[in-house]
Amino acid sequence: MKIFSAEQIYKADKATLEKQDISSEELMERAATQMFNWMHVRMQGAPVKIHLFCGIGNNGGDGIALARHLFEHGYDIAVYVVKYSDKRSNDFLVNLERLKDRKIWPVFLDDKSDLPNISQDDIIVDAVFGIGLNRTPDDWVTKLISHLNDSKAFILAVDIPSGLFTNCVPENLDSVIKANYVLSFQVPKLVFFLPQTGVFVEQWEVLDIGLDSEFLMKEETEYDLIAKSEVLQFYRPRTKYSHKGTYGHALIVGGSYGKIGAVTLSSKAALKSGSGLVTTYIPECGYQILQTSVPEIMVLTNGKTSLETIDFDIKPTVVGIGMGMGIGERTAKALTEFLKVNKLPLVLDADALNILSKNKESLKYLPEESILTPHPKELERLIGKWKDDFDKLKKVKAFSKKYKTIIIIKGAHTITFYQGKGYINTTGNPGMATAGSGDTLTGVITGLIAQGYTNMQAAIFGVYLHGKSGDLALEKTGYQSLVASDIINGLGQAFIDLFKVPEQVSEQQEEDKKENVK
Ligand SMILES: NC(=O)C1=CN([C@@H]2O[C@H](COP(=O)(O)OP(=O)(O)OC[C@H]3O[C@@H](n4cnc5c(N)ncnc54)[C@H](OP(=O)(O)O)[C@@H]3O)[C@@H](O)[C@H]2O)[C@@H](O)CC1
Ligand SMILES: Nc1ncnc2c1ncn2[C@@H]1O[C@H](COP(=O)(O)OP(=O)(O)O)[C@@H](O)[C@H]1O
Ligand SMILES: [K+]
Repeated sequence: MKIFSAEQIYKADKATLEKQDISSEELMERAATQMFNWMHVRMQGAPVKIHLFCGIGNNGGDGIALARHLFEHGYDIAVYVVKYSDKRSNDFLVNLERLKDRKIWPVFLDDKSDLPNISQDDIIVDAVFGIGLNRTPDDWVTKLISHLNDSKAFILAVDIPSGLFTNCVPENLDSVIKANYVLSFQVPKLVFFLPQTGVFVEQWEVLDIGLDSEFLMKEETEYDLIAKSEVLQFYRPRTKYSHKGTYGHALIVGGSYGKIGAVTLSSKAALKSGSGLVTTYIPECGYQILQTSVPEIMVLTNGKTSLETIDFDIKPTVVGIGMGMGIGERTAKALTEFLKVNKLPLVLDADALNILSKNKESLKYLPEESILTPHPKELERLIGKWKDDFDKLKKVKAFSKKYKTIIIIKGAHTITFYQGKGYINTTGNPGMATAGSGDTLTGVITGLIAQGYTNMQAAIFGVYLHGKSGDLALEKTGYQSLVASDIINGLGQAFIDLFKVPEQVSEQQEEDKKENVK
């Protein structure tokens, strides 16, 4: 699914009005009707007080139109107009008149008004600001927003939580609505998926308001959201007369005394994601551990307790390198010397990244489309400190362009970056914030490249599968007991799940499942 910028959404809006020959007020009515249906199906006329806080732009107009539908179906509503500006959008005014025609008189709030009473059992509809927010709200609006957040009432945000910008992180986080649920028109917004702003969106769902499909299809976006339908197209079926040689040979390099587990996890993950053969290149101290714990894997050794050189006679398809490797002088030198001569596709993780961060000149030896999989701290070592999430994305984009690498920014909603475009993952859960889960990801991606997936496909698909496997494992383990080995063991189910009944876009169901686990 594409993630459009605010400018693109306004363009889509315009294209829709022209192509479908409808007025903007009709489009607003579609949006309001969709929201009403969404609420009505769930509330079934329940006598809960619904407070609708509406701005004076089109987001406010959506809220006012929704209020009319709720009133007509007998809901107990209170409507407030938040007068943060003297301007009024036309469609807001049209809908305000319609509301007044029905003898509903909103409470007009300004900097002198008292804060309204809200009980924690009420529902708040947040239609104060939408994607048109372009400056920090006034102090009194911030106070109102904090008051709504403090009320503990369920907050349903229209399009985007008020106070969130679409292209930067707000300076004052008190000015942002903490939405329990966001009904986002047609497309999700990038800020739903970034750590600093995503926390304001507990759950979200897209409402189809019939924006021009041709425009949506043709328009290129800087970010895509990756779910099952996006990765299914990459899937490479196995053929009847294939043999293990058909599925490549993954070489996993790393490990040091006390950190043989890291390479063990990566190697096993490479195997379990379908690599025909897997060899692990480790110091001698890991030999028995590897051979005993994963008999399917071949082992090469070098150095006693850490790697001293990296050279081998075998001809692997791809190399995954760095897990538990250490950053000792000899090992660092071994990595640099290896990079100078290496021509194989690379997946670099952990200490390989830490060594490169200290020897940035060695980055030039990376083959094009090498995959780097840093966690936040490793990323900071590579690209330097960032001011906020948007600054981070800018820096990653520049880095990935400069070195022609694929960078996977790991975390909740892992983002894979290449050639200026970001692919945002939708699978995974906080249970995966556990030792070794990153090592597992490196193994999965390396295993996919071994089988013939392109580096980009392997990165995007690998991140998806890894997260999906974590989600499936979660159902049996709960958050706290999920460990990296559970992710490896769940990989089979993650592949099988690809061909289960199509996802009925179930962010909601997925969230419910995770809720049940809590
Ligand atoms: N295609 C779609 O998806 C559809 C979208 N629709 C809806 O439209 C919404 C966008 O509406 P919108 O453009 O009118 O902007 P909105 O967010 O209501 O802000 C209003 C104005 O406030 C101003 N302003 C900004 N910041 C401010 C501040 N801090 N303090 C004070 N004032 C401030 C600024 O005006 P300015 O003063 O800068 O001229 C701004 O224009 C969208 O989120 C969705 O709900 C649907 O109706 C149907 C189809
Ligand atoms: N809150 C979270 N939600 C989803 N995925 C997560 C979350 N926290 C961590 N992960 C995933 O777990 C992995 C952690 O990687 P990393 O920190 O490198 O672990 P390690 O170094 O222990 O192997 C990444 O793939 C990351 O995306
Ligand atoms: K809003």
